This record gives sequence, C-alpha cells and structure tokens, in this order.
Amino acid sequence: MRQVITAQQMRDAEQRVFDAEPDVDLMGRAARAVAKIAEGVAPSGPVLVAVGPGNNGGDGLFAAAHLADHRPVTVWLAMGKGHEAGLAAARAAGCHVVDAVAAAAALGDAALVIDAVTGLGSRPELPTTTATFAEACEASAVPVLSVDLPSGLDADSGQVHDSFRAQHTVTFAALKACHVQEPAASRCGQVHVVDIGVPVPQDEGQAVRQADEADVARWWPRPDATSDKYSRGVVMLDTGSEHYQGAALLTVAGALNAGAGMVRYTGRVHSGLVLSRFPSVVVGEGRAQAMVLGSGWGDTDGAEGRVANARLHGLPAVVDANALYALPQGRLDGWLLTPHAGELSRMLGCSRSHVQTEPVSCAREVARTTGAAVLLKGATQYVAEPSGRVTIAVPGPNWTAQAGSGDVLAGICGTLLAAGLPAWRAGVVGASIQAMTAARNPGPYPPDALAARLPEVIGSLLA
Ligand SMILES: NC(=O)C1=CN([C@@H]2O[C@H](COP(=O)(O)OP(=O)(O)OC[C@H]3O[C@@H](n4cnc5c(N)ncnc54)[C@H](O)[C@@H]3O)[C@@H](O)[C@H]2O)[C@@H](O)CC1
Ligand SMILES: Nc1ncnc2c1ncn2[C@@H]1O[C@H](COP(=O)(O)OP(=O)(O)O)[C@@H](O)[C@H]1O
Ligand SMILES: [K+]
Repeated sequence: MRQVITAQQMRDAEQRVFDAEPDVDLMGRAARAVAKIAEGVAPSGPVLVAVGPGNNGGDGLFAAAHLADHRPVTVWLAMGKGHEAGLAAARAAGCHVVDAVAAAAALGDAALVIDAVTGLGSRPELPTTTATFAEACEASAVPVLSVDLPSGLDADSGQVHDSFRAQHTVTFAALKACHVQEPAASRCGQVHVVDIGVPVPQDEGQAVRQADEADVARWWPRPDATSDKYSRGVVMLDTGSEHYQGAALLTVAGALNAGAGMVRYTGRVHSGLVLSRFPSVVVGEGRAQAMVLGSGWGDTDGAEGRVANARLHGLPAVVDANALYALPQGRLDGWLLTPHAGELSRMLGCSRSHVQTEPVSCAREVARTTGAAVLLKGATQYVAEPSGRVTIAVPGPNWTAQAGSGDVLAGICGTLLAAGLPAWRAGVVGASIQAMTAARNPGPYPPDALAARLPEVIGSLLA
C-alpha cells in the first residue's frame, strides 16, 4: 500500500523537517536521487535539463551538476531564471546554459531530457515556449525524466493540462494525486518514490492510498483444510433480465472464476441458459453469505423490492447498475456499491464531469451518506469508505473499458464479499484482480474471456 498525499501535506512535512533541523539539505538529497535515476534511464550521452524558477528547477540544477561530472549537460532556463545556488553549482560543474532556440536544437542529440520546470508549485497553463518544448519532446524519441511531476500538471488532481509526457517521474516521500489518478497518471510514466527523510503522517480518516499487487495477494481469501463450500462463501446473484441476458452469464463468470464456494442464481434469465454455460450453478434462493444485485436489470420494474430482499436476507450486497437507484432507506453497513461516473453522478444529482473532476470527494460523499463502501469504476478505480478513507485499486490497461466488464467485476466482488472480506477490501481486491488479469493478458479480450483467465492469475499470485 502506498500513500497518496497532497502538495500541502508535503510542504507541511518538509517544514517540520526544517523546523527540527534548519540546515538539512533536502534539495541535495532530491537532486542526488534525480541524478541516480537519470543514470539508470540513460547511462550515457548528452543530457538536456529544462529548468523552472522555483525549487523544482533547483532540484534539476543540482542534478545537472552531478551529471556534468562525467557527461555533457545542457541547461535551459525555461522562464529566464533559476535557483541561484543551483545555477552556480551547474555552471561550476561545466553545464552549458542555453536559450530556447539552442535547447530545441539540443533535443536532437540528447539521450535524456530532465523536466524540472515546475513541481508542487505548478499552475495550469505553461508559457508557450515551454509548452512547445514539451510537445517537441513528446514528438521526439528522447526519454523524459520529470522531477516530482510532469511540469504543467497539478499535483493534487488527475486532470491534464498542457504538460510534459514523462517516461519516468521521480517524486519525493510519497505519491501525489497526479501520479495515480487518470488521465494525468498516464503522463507520468514509471513513478519512482524516493525517501528523502521527510516523514508524512496522514489523517487516517482522510487518507488516500494506492493498493499494490502484494496487498491483493495478502488479502485474497484462500481455502484451507477445514474449508467447505459454505465456509468459502456462497454468493447469490440476482442479475440479468430479458433484455440483458448476457449480464447474468457475465456475473456468474466473474463469481465462479474468482473462486466462489457456490454460486446461486436467482435472477430472471432462464436458468437453462445459465446452466448450459455453468453447470455448477445452483438455481434459486438458499443459504448464502452475499448477494449481487442490479447488473443487467436495465430499467425493469421492481428494483426497490429486489434490493429490499437483500436486506430481508440480512446479507451484504454488491449493488451495481440500476439497483443503485433503488437503495433502501437506512445505513447499508457492509454493502458495496459499484457505480461508474455516470451512475455516481445520477446518485448525487450532479454532472458526470463533476464526478470526473472530483472523483474522490464524490465517492466519499456517497459512502458517508449510505454507510456502504463505494467502488467508483473507470480508468482509475477508487474505493471510498464511510470513514472517508479512500483506496485506489491496482491500475490496468484501458482494454477493460468495454460493455460487460462491470458485470464480471460485480460477480468477482460478490465472491469476495461472500468469502468474508470487508466491503471496501472486496472492492479494491476485485477491481485490482480484473485489472491485473487484463495486464497479464494483453488484449483485446472480451470480458468473458478475461474472466476465464482469472484463475491462472489468482493461482500465480498466490503461488
Ligand atoms: N516540498 C518539499 O518537501 C521539497 C520540495 N522539493 C522541490 O521543490 C518543488 C516545489 O518547489 P516550489 O514550491 O518552489 O515550486 P515549483 O518549483 O514547482 O514552481 C514554482 C515556480 O514556478 C512558477 N510556475 C508555476 N507554474 C507555472 C506556470 N504554469 N507558468 C509559469 N510559471 C509557473 C511559479 O511562479 C514559481 O516561480 C517540488 O516539486 C520539489 O521538486 C525538493 O527540493 C525536496 C523537498
Ligand atoms: N479507461 C478504462 N481503463 C481501464 N478500465 C476501465 C476503463 N473504463 C472502464 N473500465 C473498467 O470497465 C468496467 C466498466 O464497467 P461498466 O461501465 O459498469 O460496464 P458494464 O455495465 O457494461 O458491465 C469497469 O469494471 C472498469 O473497471
Ligand atoms: K517537473
């Protein structure tokens, strides 16, 4: 699990270090880390460093001074000035300081560009010369290493603005939102988090973290010698409709391939269809530990009654698609809601673009008001708990953006809920395993084919 912090939390943490130890050289540590990663990305050849007027530029200048020790380094002061001591060090080390025209020309020979224009202090709208240079870098084959974040992005959001596109980003102490929230995250390339001796405590209630594969492996429910089908978890699926029969099959595929002890099907799709594809499914209600509701219901009648049925059973439920608009009154402790941005916006009565701009606060709001965990699906998948804590799932390739992926995911989450995982964890683990399966099976595969590959990914994860 990796922490995600805000720019202000980073500045506050840095200030606490300076208060305790006024002479501490955090910039020196940051610059050494940048230089070391630069050597790994491009071990030889000329380096071109684009430098801004603040401390991000300072990191870049001191890194340039390290690199100039043994290779040619060109420095471009993108905004005409740079950190004074850093610039002196770069000049003393033999860096060649050039103007915009010479920087553009140097790009042709460069083995690496270091982007140290703006970092935590970055505001949207780069000056035209910098934006043009960033575009030229993107059009060239030269790798870009961004210091802290690709200049032009906003540290605290996933929104994109004119910015560099990095192959590698080196950031300090902890991840920031732009490194993990799409579409900005895709501009960061591989993100290296470096410890520079700045501890960053977080307010647990407002924490944002990103899960990794080790978390998924740790949390995945494993059967043991005492297990039977009931103790492993029975999941009851009320999914699909006359109009969306495939959704029933997809939720069953997700649930079975995630390792359910038993799948019961109670939806309105003809049982013969389900059994012809999945003979182990048991048709009709019975003993179960969790339910899945809503996938493929469309706007069929009786949604409220069907959701209320889950309450009568006293079971936690995965609530997907149209069932999200038929939530019962009262707290839904232990339930998992799985909206995409459009569904979440309808639940909140706001625009889809508002959810896309403020995904964390929107997911938190619904979790807080319902008492359920909320898995907001999309390119970045957020799981908000009623406490306000948010966990981002392991990301995957964008091939998964296809009709039916959400149905499979609901089935997976149902199995995990039935196995006893708390709702938030079922959401994180379910979304992560689907993304990991897509990543290990470069697509495009349809969602049912990917569901069929879940067992080998789960198997290798737990091996
Ligand atoms: N806060 C910390 O704990 C540490 C910070 N360090 C570095 O310091 C950086 C933050 O430094 P600063 O606060 O000086 O901020 P930045 O260096 O990120 O940027 C601020 C400067 O850039 C200008 N600027 C920002 N956006 C612009 C835009 N769109 N167009 C034109 N000019 C723009 C601002 O006017 C200001 O002069 C971090 O990103 C990191 O690289 C490191 O040295 C290590 C520790
Ligand atoms: N850009 C994307 N990149 C990766 N995965 C995505 C992206 N957009 C959506 N997804 C995934 O696709 C699924 C879409 O869910 P949903 O829209 O509910 O599909 P459906 O209702 O058709 O089954 C989600 O599981 C989400 O994880
Ligand atoms: K930068």
